[in-house]
Amino acid sequence: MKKTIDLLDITKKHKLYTSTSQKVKDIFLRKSFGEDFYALRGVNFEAYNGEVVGLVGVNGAGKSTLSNIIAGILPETSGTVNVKGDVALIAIASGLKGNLTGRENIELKCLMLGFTKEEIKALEPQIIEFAELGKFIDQPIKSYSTGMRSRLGFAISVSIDPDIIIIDEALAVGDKAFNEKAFNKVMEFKKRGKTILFVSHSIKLMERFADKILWLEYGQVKDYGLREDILPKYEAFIKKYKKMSKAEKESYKEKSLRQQYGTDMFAETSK
Ligand SMILES: Nc1ncnc2c1ncn2[C@@H]1O[C@H](COP(=O)(O)OP(=O)(O)OP(=O)(O)O)[C@@H](O)[C@H]1O
Repeated sequence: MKKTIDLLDITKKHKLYTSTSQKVKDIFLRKSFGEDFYALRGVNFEAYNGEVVGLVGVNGAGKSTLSNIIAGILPETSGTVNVKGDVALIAIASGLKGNLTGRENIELKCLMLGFTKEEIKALEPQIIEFAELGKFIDQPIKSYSTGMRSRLGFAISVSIDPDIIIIDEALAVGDKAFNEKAFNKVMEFKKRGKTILFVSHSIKLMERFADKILWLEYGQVKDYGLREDILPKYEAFIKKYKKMSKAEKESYKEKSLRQQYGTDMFAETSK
């Protein structure tokens, strides 16, 4: 098996400001007035060709941040990203332009990916057919439903035949028939040795799709391994988590972050 994704000690840091003046001071005085927040901290992860890896974790765990870093859309703050091949990210808001028609969006996305006009013309019919948009293909996509946009984003991404494909919740909005077609396409990609990263809150989809599970918790890897080893543990956790009150969830988050940052960090920030 060939390693296609290799992430070493990835950190993504954001600055959190409590006021605009803090941000302005930060930019002009080149000193740090904002508070550091780690969307990812020390993440190590590797994936191989022919694998479907499910990315799970509660809201804010860092799933989209990690997906965007692998796709090259977001720069990491530190660490090493090694990705072999072209990556396509399919997300519900996957960079489609609302004022352009479906057809224009296909052309724009393919041009940005380096396809020639002739190659795009050859690809276009199969994208339109896969997306099942019919005459709507010449309408501005701001008139599309979320499901229609998701179908178009999915169709474009699979037609460009990437080596690594990341699906971020995009299958949660389509209709049943389309999701089945999308599932078959993902399985065909897997057979052809591509790596698929699949982000979802659905345990059912994870059971169906994933070979491995990467469980993130507030920016860190909680667990990574074979689906049959990790998913039951995650499912048991999520059942308990869903029953927690808002205050209990907050206190769970604080406890988890305290373990990561150490108690000193919290003493500093609460001053
Ligand atoms: N630009 C930003 N500035 C500050 N914080 C950010 C920024 N982008 C993301 N975050 C924070 O980073 C953390 C991880 O966010 P991310 O969207 O990656 O989580 P997620 O697991 O995909 O969540 P969800 O399941 O809700 O989509 C969150 O606490 C989020 O608020």
